[in-house]
Amino acid sequence: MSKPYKINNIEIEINNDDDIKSTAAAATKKKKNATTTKTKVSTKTTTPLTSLTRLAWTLTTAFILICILIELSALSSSSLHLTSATATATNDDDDGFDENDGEDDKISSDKSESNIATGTSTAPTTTTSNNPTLPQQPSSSSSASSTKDHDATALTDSDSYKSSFSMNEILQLKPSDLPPPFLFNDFGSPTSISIDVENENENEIKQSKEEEKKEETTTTTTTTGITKIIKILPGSIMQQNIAASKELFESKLYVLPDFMPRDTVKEILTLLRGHENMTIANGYQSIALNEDPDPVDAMTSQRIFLDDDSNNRSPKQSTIEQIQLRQKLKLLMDPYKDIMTLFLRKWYSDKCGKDNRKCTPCYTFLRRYRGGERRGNVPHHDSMSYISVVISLSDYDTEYQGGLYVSSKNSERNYIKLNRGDAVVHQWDLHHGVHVLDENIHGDTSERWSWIFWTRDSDTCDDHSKEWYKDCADDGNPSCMYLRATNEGTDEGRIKWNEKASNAGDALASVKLGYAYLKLLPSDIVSYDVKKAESLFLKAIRSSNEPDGHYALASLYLKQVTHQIQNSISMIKEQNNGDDRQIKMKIMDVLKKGLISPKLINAIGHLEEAAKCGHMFAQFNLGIVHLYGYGRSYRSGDGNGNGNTDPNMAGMWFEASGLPEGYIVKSMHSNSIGKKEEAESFQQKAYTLGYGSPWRQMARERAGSGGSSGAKLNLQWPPIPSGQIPQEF
Ligand SMILES: O=C(O)CCC(=O)C(=O)O
Ligand SMILES: [Fe+2]
Repeated sequence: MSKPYKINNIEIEINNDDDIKSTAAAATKKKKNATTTKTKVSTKTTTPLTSLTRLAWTLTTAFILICILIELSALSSSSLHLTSATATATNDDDDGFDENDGEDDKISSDKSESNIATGTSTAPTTTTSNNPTLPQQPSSSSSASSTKDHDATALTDSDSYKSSFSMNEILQLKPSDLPPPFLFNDFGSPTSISIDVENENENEIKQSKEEEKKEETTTTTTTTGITKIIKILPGSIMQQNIAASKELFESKLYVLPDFMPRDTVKEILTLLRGHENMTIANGYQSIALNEDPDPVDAMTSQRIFLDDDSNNRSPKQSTIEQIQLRQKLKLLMDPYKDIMTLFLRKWYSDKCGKDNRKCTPCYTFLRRYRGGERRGNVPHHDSMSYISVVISLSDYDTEYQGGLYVSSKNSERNYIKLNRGDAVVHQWDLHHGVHVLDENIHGDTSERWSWIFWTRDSDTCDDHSKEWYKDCADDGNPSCMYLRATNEGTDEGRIKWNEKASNAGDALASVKLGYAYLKLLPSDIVSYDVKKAESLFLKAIRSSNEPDGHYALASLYLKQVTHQIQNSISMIKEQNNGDDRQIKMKIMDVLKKGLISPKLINAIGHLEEAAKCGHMFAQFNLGIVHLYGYGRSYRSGDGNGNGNTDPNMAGMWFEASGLPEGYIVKSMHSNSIGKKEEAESFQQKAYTLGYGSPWRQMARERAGSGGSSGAKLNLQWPPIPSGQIPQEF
């Protein structure tokens, strides 16, 4: 229920009791600080009627009332270092089966590796925007040759990989400007292989054979058993590299069209959501998905493991109904898991077809993506899965748009058009991620289900991953070097391999090293060095337009602007000894200039570049930019600084971020403009994704932006002329 709430004489409306508590706590804390203040610059708290809506929105979201510039000298440079040190201490990723996935403590138990190594291993960039690809997407992305060309051109094209910005270049970008998904279409000639299905599977396969006959016969019976013909569309994509590199590495992927019959998919979907038809199911799901935080992005994981109960971390999973439901699913799905296993062992026979090192699915699970809820999976390597399989249970266009993409680097995405029953098979070296657009082609909420296998090159699921990256790292493959760093047991080893990867052109390795130099990732062997960090972030941008590089640079510049402002204020106070009026005027002047200082403008430019690539933290912070008026010349307007903000644009970016924090602020916006129903819906989305849960904030600190675990959502924005600073989430 909506309740009015008063903080520091400002009445705001908040929908949720928890919010009230946390807001009140924040206000009390800030108030405490304020009482110790010697010099105060008062903030207007009166509300001119003409801009009531805007102010309500601003205040509801900006309710941090550092209305008063407090004891600014206390916020000295040492506090900046302290922040870094604290961040370092909390940056403690899990390491897991997936490079970006830390749920499996059994598999990788060494949490002490969670510094620069696991930070690195935790996977490149973040997903999520309405339309996430870059404007400069290559025209024919994914073939080895076309991507090669693209890289070479882009590296010499300073306009497309920008590293500095002027005032007239920023603030125009809207989520709707981001281009639609670019489809991967560079497949080689189709081929097929036949699989002799073992007798033990015969009955189940026979059953599926009957279903397939209705569509297209891909199964034939022989005297010895059943032969299944598997159609294969081979594809490949360049790996991240430096243009100057002599040797170029590529990753392969194979699409198996119609691997699973549509009728079987229908039955599975009916079990999963009550009806195979998405519109009729209307978002309902009959299976309880895991509600634990996904270690990659610290949002509710929304998946369900089919094989091993210990991986299902939602208490609801233990109900009899849920267990029975999973058994029914397994009955339908296991035959296809078996066929896939036979296929993998034959197709990759040279790699994992022999002895006790046969390809074995060790984890299989379902993921659900839905517009307005979990929409994706940040770009990553499945660094702990020798071969991965994704089987789509949803149709492209009619049920979802976007979905699984492959990429050479985090700033580009090539989506694979997958329909119900289509499978994709790839090895750990393929860089990929998922982003489902909010709407399908009919303009309804998108929904995509996928069935994923993570396999190992071991009959008994032993972890041999250390072997996978070793030789190719020695051979100079940047992705292998980057992944190898995650397997190193010492700080020296991790730094060494990240440095090698960075030098060989792996942009994320550069960003990780940059964070290490800022002491935002723990490392004993690199010392605090801002210049070095900045040059590493720039290197990542120049080589790959790395979104996490842009974000890291924005974050560094904002810290520097804030620090500069704090220093100026300290000086003003010293030089105007006790003359409150003078002090107030001069401080106001400093804050106005701060809004448009070149570094701040640059920071916004970098946030926009990162946002174009789907960087969720950057998109959220663009919401902050438009809500508080950063990057715009201060116009006194109604006396409150209103008039140089754009709350609607802010709302769009908060929503586009797809973050629970973005949804909660969007909900406040909707509330403030009287759209109660919309407000409730966004609030619900925020909670579904983990907002207000006991784990979200801490898990987010560990996960960072997904791409980089040194990244923080709360950037150090300087105070605006009214004295406010954005609320921290
Ligand atoms: O859902 C998908 O299509 C892929 C998910 C994925 O990449 C993963 O879970 O590692
Ligand atoms: Fe993956």
